[in-house]
Amino acid sequence: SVKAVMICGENGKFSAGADIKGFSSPKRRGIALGPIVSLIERSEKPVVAAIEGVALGGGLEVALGCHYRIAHVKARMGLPEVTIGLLPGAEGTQRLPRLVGVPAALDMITTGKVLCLVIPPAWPKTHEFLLPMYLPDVDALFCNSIFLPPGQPLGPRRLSLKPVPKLPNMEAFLSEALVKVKKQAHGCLAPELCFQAVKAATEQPFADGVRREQELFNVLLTSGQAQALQYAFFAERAVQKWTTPSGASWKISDSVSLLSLGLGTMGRGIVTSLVKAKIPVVALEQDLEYLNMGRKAVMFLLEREAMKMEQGAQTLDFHNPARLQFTVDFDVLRDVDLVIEAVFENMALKKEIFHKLSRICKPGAFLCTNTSALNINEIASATSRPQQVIGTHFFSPAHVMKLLEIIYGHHTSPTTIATAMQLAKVLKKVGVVVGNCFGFAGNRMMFPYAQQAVFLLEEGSRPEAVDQVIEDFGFRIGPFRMSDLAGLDVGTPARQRHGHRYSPLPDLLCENGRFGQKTGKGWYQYEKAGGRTAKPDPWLHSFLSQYRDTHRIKTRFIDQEEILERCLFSLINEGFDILAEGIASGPEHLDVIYINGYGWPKHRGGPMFYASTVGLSRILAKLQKYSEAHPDVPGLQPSAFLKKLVAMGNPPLKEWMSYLSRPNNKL
Ligand SMILES: CCC/C=C/C(=O)SCCNC(=O)CCNC(=O)[C@H](O)C(C)(C)COP(=O)([O-])OP(=O)([O-])OC[C@H]1O[C@@H](n2cnc3c(N)ncnc32)[C@H](O)[C@@H]1OP(=O)([O-])[O-]
Repeated sequence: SVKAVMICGENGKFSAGADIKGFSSPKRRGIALGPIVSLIERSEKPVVAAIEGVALGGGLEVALGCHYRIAHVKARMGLPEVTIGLLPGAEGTQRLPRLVGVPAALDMITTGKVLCLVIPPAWPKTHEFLLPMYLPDVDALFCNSIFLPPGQPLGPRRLSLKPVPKLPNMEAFLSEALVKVKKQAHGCLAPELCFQAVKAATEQPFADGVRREQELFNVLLTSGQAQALQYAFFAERAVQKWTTPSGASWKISDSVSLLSLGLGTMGRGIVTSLVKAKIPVVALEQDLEYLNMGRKAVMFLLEREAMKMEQGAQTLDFHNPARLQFTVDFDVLRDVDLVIEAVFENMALKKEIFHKLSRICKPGAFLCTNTSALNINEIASATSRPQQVIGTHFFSPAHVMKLLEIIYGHHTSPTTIATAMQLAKVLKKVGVVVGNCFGFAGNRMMFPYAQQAVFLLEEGSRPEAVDQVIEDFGFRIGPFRMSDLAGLDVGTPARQRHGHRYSPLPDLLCENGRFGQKTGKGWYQYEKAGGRTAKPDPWLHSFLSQYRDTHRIKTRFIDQEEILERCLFSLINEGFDILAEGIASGPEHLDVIYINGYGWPKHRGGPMFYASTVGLSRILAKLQKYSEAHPDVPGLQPSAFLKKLVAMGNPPLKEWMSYLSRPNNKL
């Protein structure tokens, strides 16, 4: 007597898809969702998916098996399996192209993007609650009446029976799409295998396509990359669950006003990200000329951001002085709730500013400093409220990069830390709390890596060889291309001497006017000053040979394995010291920092996860070998904590912290 079946979710959500934890649990591998979706589709009674909130992954695949889909106007849909190293393995790669066509399906499946409904303006706004599902770029096939016409045959409603819509130039389209997918994958397997599965839908009948989808799914499931990406998914959520023992928190709401001090590169990006997050902001500069320059740059960035958004300009409302104000008047400091200082990296200047802030700001105001290495305690000592001082290390460009490293000082209160974490959340960034030390967690690990890269040049390698190895590993950009991009004159403290091996190479390049892209020459040559295309430079090669001759350094061939290991293992080694000192609360924290702030390839799970996959004993053995060859390089001497873990039998990553004998941080 049942006329139709409706599948819906609960609590305003349809489904977030399969339980991601299940993929790594051997017990659950036997469950296959695809046949269940097929069963739904074969039903003789009409089945309707009623979608509210999210319909993701396996959830959306269930909806694709239904005969009708209706959705709430605010529903969000996507197949994000690719982001966790998989493909939509419940027949989604075969059904979606049949529904929305190959270009839209490929885009959704290979990027994992989550789409909001786009309601065609012509649609009557009679029923704001449930509307037929309609996605951008999708033809009218999606727009079915929400009323099921009685006696309508279900055959045409079964997606598996429909042909994949033809394209006049399918072959050319697919080869172009493959090039694009490969270019964006940076060594990650899943996007290409997602592509192959959709391609199968264009070439084979449904059942064969499903078999191909399964084969490809199994390759991914056992690839190791899926495990790394799923680890990263949970690590990102775990590090943001920072709570104080007292449960302290301070919510950033619309009524709170923020002030950004300093409108250099970082300040401009910070103001832009605050405006994007719809937080009222005052931008303060010390000098009218700098203020005007900064204002122009911020407006330019905001215009560009607005263009990327639908109805962006109105939504951001950045011409409204109640939302964004520029001033040189320090008196505005009296009313703000939180200040983010972003002046030059100069301790004396920062202390002077913090002294001033402490005098003028209201007693409850929080004072954040944007610094990449300076001592938070020393900055806080210039104020009468060190408990409200905290480091907020933004990454450049600050309105784009997702990481916010949050550094507590000796006196920073839990409420101040909770506030900075809340700020990260509001800015849609990933906040990671770390302790105070030179370079904090991220840059401190970067120093030995950058140092090894230069030492490798001294010993016989070339910038292009080192960059190639690192980029093949999955980094978007190798250390020398990165150095040219940032500018060689932007201080990397790795060059400081402490009685240990030091390479003057970067300084010598600066003395030769080679500051990187901005001067058209650095570790590479560029087409012009400000050019972006790096070309190997014969000048640099002969300069390196002369340098080696002068210092009587014997040149040798350095293979890819040594390049990779010396750069990455020294970075990882520093990570173990950071954990042992309680600067970071766990290996996941370092991994999340590296994935979101330093371009570490996510499909390798972050440096500490990668170390666990390589095996700690192997890392230790290699570090021992390299430190014997280079006894004057402290970064290669194995960390005591790493040695301890190896001695304890190489425990799994989640147990590492339990091997530290003292509490790992003051929180
Ligand atoms: C053959 C099979 C084919 C099917 C394949 C698939 O479906 S693959 C799957 C394809 N689906 C996806 O890839 C979707 C992945 N999920 C998301 O994109 C987002 O979580 C969200 C948009 C659903 C909610 O965002 P939000 O900012 O509102 O909240 P939030 O992100 O903080 O999460 C809240 C809590 O839920 C947890 N959790 C969430 N989803 C899953 C899951 N699938 N599994 C397990 N757990 C999950 C999350 O860990 C957190 O737990 P905690 O830390 O509280 O213990």
